[in-house]
Amino acid sequence: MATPILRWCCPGRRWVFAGIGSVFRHGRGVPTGSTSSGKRGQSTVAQQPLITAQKPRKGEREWAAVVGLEIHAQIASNSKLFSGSQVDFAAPPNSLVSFFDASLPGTLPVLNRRCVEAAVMTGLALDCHINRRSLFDRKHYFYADLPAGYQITQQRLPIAVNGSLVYSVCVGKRQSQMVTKTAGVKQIQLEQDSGKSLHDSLRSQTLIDLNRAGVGLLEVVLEPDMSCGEEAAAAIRELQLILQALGTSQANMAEGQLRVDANISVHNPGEPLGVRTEVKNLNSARFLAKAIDYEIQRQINELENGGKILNETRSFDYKLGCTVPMRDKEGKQDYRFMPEPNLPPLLLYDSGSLPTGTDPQQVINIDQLREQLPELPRVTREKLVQQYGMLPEHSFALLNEVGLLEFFQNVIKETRAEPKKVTSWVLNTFLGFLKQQNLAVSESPVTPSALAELLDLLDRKAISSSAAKQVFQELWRSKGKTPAQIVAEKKLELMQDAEALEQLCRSTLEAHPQVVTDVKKGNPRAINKLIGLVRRATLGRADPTVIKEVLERQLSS
Ligand SMILES: Nc1ncnc2c1ncn2[C@@H]1O[C@H](COP(=O)(O)OP(=O)(O)OP(=O)(O)O)[C@@H](O)[C@H]1O
Ligand SMILES: [Mg+2]
Ligand SMILES: [Mg+2]
Repeated sequence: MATPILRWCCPGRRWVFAGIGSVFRHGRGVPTGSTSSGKRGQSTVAQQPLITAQKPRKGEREWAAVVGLEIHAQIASNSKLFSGSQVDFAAPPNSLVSFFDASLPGTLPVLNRRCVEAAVMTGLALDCHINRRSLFDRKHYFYADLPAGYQITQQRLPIAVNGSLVYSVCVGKRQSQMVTKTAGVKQIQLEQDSGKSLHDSLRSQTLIDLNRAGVGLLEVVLEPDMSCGEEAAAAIRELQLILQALGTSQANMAEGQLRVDANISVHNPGEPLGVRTEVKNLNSARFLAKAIDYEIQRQINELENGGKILNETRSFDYKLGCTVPMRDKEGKQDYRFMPEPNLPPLLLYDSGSLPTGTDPQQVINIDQLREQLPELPRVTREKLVQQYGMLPEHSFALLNEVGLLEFFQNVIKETRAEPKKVTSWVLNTFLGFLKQQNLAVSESPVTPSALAELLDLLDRKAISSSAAKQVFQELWRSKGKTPAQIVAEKKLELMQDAEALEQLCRSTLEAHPQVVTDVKKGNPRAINKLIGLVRRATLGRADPTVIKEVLERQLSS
């Protein structure tokens, strides 16, 4: 097979198109300005290409790619969706399985209130309409880790519909510009998770663990409003942050708490959307992006070579970086949906419509849940930008790492240093050290108070910035020492004796007449050489800006 060459585009790469689907041209990778129809996926920056479009050459075809996501998020709840079994992913296999989870005859589902509340809160956060009446259905398929032979889900009337997910992608030469985009949320439905099948290839056996069977899931279905892997990955990261802020799911992709199915199709702009394939169970944002980009190119190649796209389910081979067919969907998968007879319609209320005489504990009040909504990541980021004059990408970086924002805010509370300085130290030095050692913020040996004290020393000009870096390294290594102790031990405090510094500068000028001549001739590097010489003489304890001032004054007198 020929090596696929990317011939389509995405924001952040060279060619950007807003609207539904980026437009790609097969042949040379130069997009045109037209977009396919559709009101979703609107960029708040502009609904126009960011660079001037070129017309395709004669005989060349344009391609637009369309991506829609189905996201399964495990609900953070102590018990399962319809049984009292505990939810604990570290428990020994099959230790948390009730009779209902194993589907023994005579057992009945009892809906978990916490899961419903999580679905409503997620729906509200995503600007959805919450259905006051929703229904449960059985979706039948056969698999060994689904003991009932059906999954209880919400096919006909889900709990939330018609929302939107606002997310941002980086564009521009250095990915420094953020473009805000919106993906429609078609629906959010409550459903059960299946058990886990563990394939033991050595003994040709499949082992079944039912601990996960019946755990509550939120299926969030996004409209086909994205146009490449990068957009899909950004949308997923944003949803992850929202779920974590709400506390409705831990949404850790690596641990399978957030799993994504990507639906992908390509078409010629102006024509109806193409046949979609579905790449199942992607559990990292990076692989999601890779799988989508590969699949777009595969479909374009297939169509260009006169082939046809099958409405099939595919999986992503992480090692080879390509998608491979799993099973053909066309006409073969009949889920035989039917209403779940053992669950009544799920009714929700507003404060104004509570049924009289009912115990408020027995009903779910949407207005009450709305009041409990925490600040959403987008709002937090906007506040950071406004309050501290932070660059938008810095506000993203602070939220992308668990606990980093709290760390930053604690440093800000304790230091007199400027927020810009704090941002730079937290995002460059502190985060750099964490990443290098693969540590979480909670595992950091440097506390916010220690960093605040270090920044205060810098702010008071008690130490130079290079000394501050040394102190930080020592703080990281020594665990428990304070910055002041390290500065004293290592004799890093800046020279405060102005007369001594004057003297040192003067003797340096006398000892290096050639460099002085160079400075006078206008060689810009010569002054740096002099500064370096004085700094070395002070063992790095003098502030380079002060040295420069003194030297310049002495040179001009
Ligand atoms: N032409 C298309 N190209 C790409 N994505 C599409 C297209 N049409 C629909 N989609 C996306 O496919 C997904 C359909 O999800 P939905 O849950 O409604 O159905 P399903 O995939 O058939 O069901 P299941 O839950 O069994 O996987 C949505 O995310 C939607 O945005
Ligand atoms: Mg679905
Ligand atoms: Mg699907």
